[in-house]
Amino acid sequence: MASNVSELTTYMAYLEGEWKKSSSGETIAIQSPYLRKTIGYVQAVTQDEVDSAITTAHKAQKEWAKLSLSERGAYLENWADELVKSSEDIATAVMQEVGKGFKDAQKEVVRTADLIRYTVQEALHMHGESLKGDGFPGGDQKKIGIVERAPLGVVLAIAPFNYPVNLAASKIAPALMAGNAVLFKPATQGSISGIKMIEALDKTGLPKGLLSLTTGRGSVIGDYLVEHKGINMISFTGGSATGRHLSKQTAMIPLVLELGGKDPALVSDDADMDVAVSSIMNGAFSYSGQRCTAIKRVLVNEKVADELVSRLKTEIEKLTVGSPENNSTIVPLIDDKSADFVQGLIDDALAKNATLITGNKRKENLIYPTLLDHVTEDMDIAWIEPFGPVLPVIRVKSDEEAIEIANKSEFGLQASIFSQDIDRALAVARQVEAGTVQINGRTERGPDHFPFLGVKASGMGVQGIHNSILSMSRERVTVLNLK
Ligand SMILES: NC(=O)C1=CN([C@@H]2O[C@H](COP(=O)(O)OP(=O)(O)OC[C@H]3O[C@@H](n4cnc5c(N)ncnc54)[C@H](OP(=O)(O)O)[C@@H]3O)[C@@H](O)[C@H]2O)C=CC1
Ligand SMILES: O=C(O)[C@H](O)COP(=O)(O)O
Repeated sequence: MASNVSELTTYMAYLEGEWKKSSSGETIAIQSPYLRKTIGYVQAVTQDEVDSAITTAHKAQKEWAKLSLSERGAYLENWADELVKSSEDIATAVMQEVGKGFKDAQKEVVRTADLIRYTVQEALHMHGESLKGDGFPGGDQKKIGIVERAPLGVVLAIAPFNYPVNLAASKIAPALMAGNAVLFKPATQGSISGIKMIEALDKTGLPKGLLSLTTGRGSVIGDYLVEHKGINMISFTGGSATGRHLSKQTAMIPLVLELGGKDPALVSDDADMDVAVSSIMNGAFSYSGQRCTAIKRVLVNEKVADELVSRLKTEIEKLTVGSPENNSTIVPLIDDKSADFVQGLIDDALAKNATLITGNKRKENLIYPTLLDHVTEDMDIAWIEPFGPVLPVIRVKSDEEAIEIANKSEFGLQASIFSQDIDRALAVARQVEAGTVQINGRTERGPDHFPFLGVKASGMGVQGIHNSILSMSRERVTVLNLK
């Protein structure tokens, strides 16, 4: 299989350990968001192919689970090495396919190799426990409970477009280390990157059939995958609407959902402005705001609002705008529909009298970084996740008001609090409804061994390396009843 996305390639699906054309005879054209042309084709896999991949995965899983942890780990260590060896090629695919700056795409690949290696080490060092029967009233010393972790079977890993390598591997690696087989459904826009990542895994000689990669539009094969009786656990990262849909489709299947966010930055009147400005800039605008953990609203105390807005304006106007090939911070959004959506939010805010500080300029799907001040609660941008480079500023009178508006959101992924008074910051942090609160730093998922979770519409269950291994395995309890 050719591996240079600059040649127009039809990529194969990875089914039961073989690179195959789908029997559907159909392919999906992948458009580059900034080259604005087709860069390759991927297979539209059929339901029969899904059935067959899942049947084979169950057989392969039984053998895989018999391997020792270090034997499983050796495959994954090799995978990490292969990813690093191919990092330039994979990063080029990520750049061309999802429009991420080349350097950031390379960082994503290297971060993924680190994540895989850490996952191996974590799995090697996770221990079960033994329980004494006489620890409970009336219990007997001769009863000993042994608690081990057992795999679940076949894990369905569904990834979004924005971190097509890292957010896929953060599901695949723990699933494999826990002794499971995997069915991997990449985001359609992200499939070429996903395929290249699996090419690297295939090079390790992974047992055939243990992992299959089923490309195809979520709207076409998504429900079939999710409702399949052969799937034993689903790990999904993507939008809240899709996640909500999935949670309705599944029943009695363990499900981890990492969904959208509307992460607020709460800037108090005693904030270190240098820290607040640099964290908000980086948090809100890197990769054009196409991060679930991007800062998506600022709730600033009115005493320092003028200074913050003026400093943000200065920094925004310095941002590089253009092509991911030049490592611009602001790059074209994933597609025209997304850019129309972001523009709609800007237009709505301006129609309702938000103050445009800078931005509101557009070339096709390239939206220039936009700062809106005096945003009020009747504006859609106050509540809706744009997934683009637009930052609304809401002025507040007190910490209490900031907390109240922060918590009115349906989302609860992360939040940032900026204050030089650690007692005050901690008091606010404990009242904000979010999976993680960052004090004096930007909202972000990494480092990848930290627990990562969203509350409310931002998710269900916990990721992060340790927690992903836990969610992809179950307790197996064996009780010894000695004579
Ligand atoms: N909390 C977190 O950890 C993260 C959350 N996100 C969120 O993801 C969103 C952006 O990613 P995006 O890719 O657009 O999200 P989507 O929800 O559109 O897609 C995510 C994945 O779900 C698939 N899918 C679509 N419909 C179905 C279905 N019915 N059944 C099963 N799978 C389906 C998609 O396939 P296809 O591409 O073929 O449609 C894709 O693989 C943002 O809201 C962002 O906040 C992103 C990263 C991290
Ligand atoms: O979309 C996402 O955004 C990622 O999970 C964010 O990862 P990061 O915060 O580490 O960039």
